[in-house]
Amino acid sequence: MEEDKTLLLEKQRLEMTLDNITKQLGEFGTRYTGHDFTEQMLDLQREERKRRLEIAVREPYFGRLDFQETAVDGNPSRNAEEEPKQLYIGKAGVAKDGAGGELLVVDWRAPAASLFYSFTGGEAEAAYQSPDGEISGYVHLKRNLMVRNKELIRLVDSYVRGQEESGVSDEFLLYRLGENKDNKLRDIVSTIQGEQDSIIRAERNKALFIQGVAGSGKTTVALHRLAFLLYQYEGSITAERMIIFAPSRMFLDYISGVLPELGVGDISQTTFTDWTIELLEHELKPSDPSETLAHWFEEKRTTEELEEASGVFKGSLAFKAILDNALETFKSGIIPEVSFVPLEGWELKPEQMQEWFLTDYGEESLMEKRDRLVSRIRRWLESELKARGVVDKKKRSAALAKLNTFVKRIPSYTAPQLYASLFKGKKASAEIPAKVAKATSATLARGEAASEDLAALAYLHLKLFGLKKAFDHIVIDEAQDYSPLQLQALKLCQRNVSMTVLGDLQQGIHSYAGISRWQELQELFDESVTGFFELNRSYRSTMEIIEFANIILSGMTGGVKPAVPVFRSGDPVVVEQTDEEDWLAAIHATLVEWQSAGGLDTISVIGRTAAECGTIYDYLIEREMEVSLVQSKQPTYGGGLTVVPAYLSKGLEFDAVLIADAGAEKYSKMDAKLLYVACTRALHKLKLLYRGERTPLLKEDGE
Ligand SMILES: Nc1ncnc2c1ncn2[C@@H]1O[C@H](COP(=O)(O)OP(=O)(O)OP(=O)(O)O)[C@@H](O)[C@H]1O
Repeated sequence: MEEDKTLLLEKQRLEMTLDNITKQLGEFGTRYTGHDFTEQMLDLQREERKRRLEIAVREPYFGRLDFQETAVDGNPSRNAEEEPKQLYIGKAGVAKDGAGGELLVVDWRAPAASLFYSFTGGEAEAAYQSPDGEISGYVHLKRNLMVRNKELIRLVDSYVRGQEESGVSDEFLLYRLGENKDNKLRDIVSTIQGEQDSIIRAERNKALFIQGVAGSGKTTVALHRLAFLLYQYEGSITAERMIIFAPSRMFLDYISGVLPELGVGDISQTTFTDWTIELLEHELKPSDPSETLAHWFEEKRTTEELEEASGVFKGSLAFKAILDNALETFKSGIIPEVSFVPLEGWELKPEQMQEWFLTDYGEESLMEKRDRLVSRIRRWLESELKARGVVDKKKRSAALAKLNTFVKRIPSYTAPQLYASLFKGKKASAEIPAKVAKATSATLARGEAASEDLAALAYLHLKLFGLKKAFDHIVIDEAQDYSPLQLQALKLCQRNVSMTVLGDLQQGIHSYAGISRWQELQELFDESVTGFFELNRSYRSTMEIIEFANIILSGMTGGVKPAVPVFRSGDPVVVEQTDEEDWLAAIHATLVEWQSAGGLDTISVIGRTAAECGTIYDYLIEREMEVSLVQSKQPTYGGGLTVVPAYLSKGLEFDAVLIADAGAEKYSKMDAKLLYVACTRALHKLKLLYRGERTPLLKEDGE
């Protein structure tokens, strides 16, 4: 009875809220198209409000928190005697009368809403930070409300003050995690967990490093953090000055739904490759990434090869020192050692040029200073010609010809030109191994930049030409694949440090280019501006899958803790041997079985190499299955049934995963991270087939 009444009251509250929002939406007139600036600004504000209402009308709120305020900054609150306030929390805040006043819905990013996420139950006072100081009080109710198509379809009280089991239960979270996934990552505003919330709301001027196990919500949390920063620092931080770096265009497509769902637009989302190539104004084109991937993943590589990879060297601080040296040599060689003598008896001394160069142009970049110096010399000549009354055309052109010759002695570089000079010719650096120098020169000569050269090129470009647009905030996803030099280049893009850098060392499959310890990146920043968070709970997969995947990494060192599952149980993981000749048929049979059982929207067959995936794909196509093959340059991810090489599956997730061949031939002990990545893509179902002997990674004792 009591339950029915609660439901009825909540339904009425929802109806009232929806009516009010619909009424407000109906009051918008046509847009202003005139030239009055104030009117234009007001029109933009109205549009923004309309956008928020349009988000709210779809699903006005997802939670309710009844909070009784007792104190502000330790002093008794004026409202202490009042009844608890009912805060309805949604994706977009809505005021009842449209402009200020009573809030119908509190924005999830508002200070008060933080309690909805951080409250862990219990009768004691709880508190949150607000612009007025710390607000403390009692939580009376925490309620999850699921609204779909304007109907209230589910209501779960996770905390009721005074009731027996007053710990906050995970029922609603489990319900959400049990849902299937499509081809896009989704927002998690209704179920953000406490440890995720503290990252989302962490202060702005920090380089935050987040080590999070597979499925711990790193990508999702980073996107929510951007939405939070825009809300919290409205006016001083803008979406146009935020940027997200992700590993591939396909991954960007996969995450592209989250920010619009959160009502955030205009944030650049790019890959480090695309960004650098644009920075270099397309002077070079990127090498085909599939060549690098094929080199490292299609054939077996040894540990020595990995350790000696030129990418590690080119991303190191030792390499940065070589670049800095080249920049210094360029800088100190800008002023010619001789005087400029345009005509007999006229002289512009190097000391004068040096003084102009060093003192006149403080903040400018090296190349700007160089160009200004050239202009200054030109102006000097013009004024000398005028002062000395030179009208004779011949004399004039002789002086100008001398100027042109002299200017050629003042070096000028683009980043690729300066970079190329390190590997070949008179200025080549002796510290670069001959093999690396030869290969790099050959790539650059083709007009290409290999992925391992991009960081250096970006760094040199920023040092030579400075920054055109500084970023208020930078997000770097899959940062374990970044080199110190890459991060150093991005650091040059900010006036004040504000970065969210996330990744998982256990998924560092590109160790020929990335890092093995977070300190390698952290030490680029002053300790006072760095923060480090760990996310150890995994939300993606069932307990069975996580426990299984943890075995794969059990032999690994590195100090990263194993993933802790949320208590969500599913089917056991299946490991099955198959004969060579039945292998493709076994893959096909599993897929047919899964598809006919239903309930799985996204299924992936994960292969070890692109070649293996091609074979599987052809076989499935011949059997008229609707399937797509994921390849390295693919711009989009379509969902459904896919065949994907393990190294391209990173970041994605599927309702069910079939590892095509987990044989010892395919995954040696060196491939633990790769197999771990592949297995942790699965949400609900995981099966591994293998031919011959099974990989040693799947045995607890590693034998
Ligand atoms: N608090 C949460 N509530 C509901 N779902 C969540 C929560 N946190 C994470 N998830 C879900 O878990 C899955 C994994 O999230 P995400 O891809 O952001 O994790 P990740 O740490 O970046 O993973 P990986 O490193 O394996 O790529 C997603 O489906 C996401 O929606």
